[in-house]
Amino acid sequence: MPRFEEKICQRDALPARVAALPKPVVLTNGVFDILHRGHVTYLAQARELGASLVVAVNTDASVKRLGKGDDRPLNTLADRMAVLAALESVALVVPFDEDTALEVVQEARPEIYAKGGDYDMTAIPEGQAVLGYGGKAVAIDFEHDRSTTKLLAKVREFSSAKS
Ligand SMILES: Nc1ncnc2c1ncn2[C@@H]1O[C@H](COP(=O)(O)OP(=O)(O)OP(=O)(O)O)[C@@H](O)[C@H]1O
Ligand SMILES: O=P(O)(O)O[C@@H]1O[C@H]([C@H](O)CO)[C@@H](O)[C@H](O)[C@@H]1O
Repeated sequence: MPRFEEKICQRDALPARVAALPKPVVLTNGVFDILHRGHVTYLAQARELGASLVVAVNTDASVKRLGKGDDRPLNTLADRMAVLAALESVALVVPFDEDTALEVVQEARPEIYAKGGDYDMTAIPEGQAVLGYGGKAVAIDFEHDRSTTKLLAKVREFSSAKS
């Protein structure tokens, strides 16, 4: 197993693994299906808000419930977590099967919660929880107009033009 996979953490080990990280800890969550420049820029900026970045990743079943499409996720949870764990900006990766990352936030109690600028921090449960115990919730502006959905649309357009 490559060393970066040691950054992948079982859910029940999360509090202990977070306690061992340099502080302040930043936590974010998401699907991260096809990793793109928007994601890696956003993760690097999230890491810069503190000393360690924890990424909570939706399980395949919880992605299905988000309604992004019947064929999503394209990459399995194990693959999405391994790719994220290989990034320099990321200290720890943990899966979550709930509809939101609220419980992960409550278990990890990060000093900072970060999410892309497409979310209103005061409207989402994760942001509300961190603000509720005196932490910070930061929305990071989109720097690159990229998304997994747009990449997939391009691939589909290309393959239908070829057929
Ligand atoms: N271009 C981008 N710039 C900055 N942050 C982004 C960008 N795209 C996604 N993010 C952030 O990365 C996290 C994971 O995003 P997500 O997996 O939904 O990406 P996506 O590519 O937009 O996916 P999809 O097209 O499937 O919705 C979220 O917090 C989101 O706000
Ligand atoms: O990658 P996405 O679709 O941005 O990730 C979702 O974020 C939601 C957000 O935290 C608001 O609660 C979360 O609920 C959902 O499970 C995905 O992680």
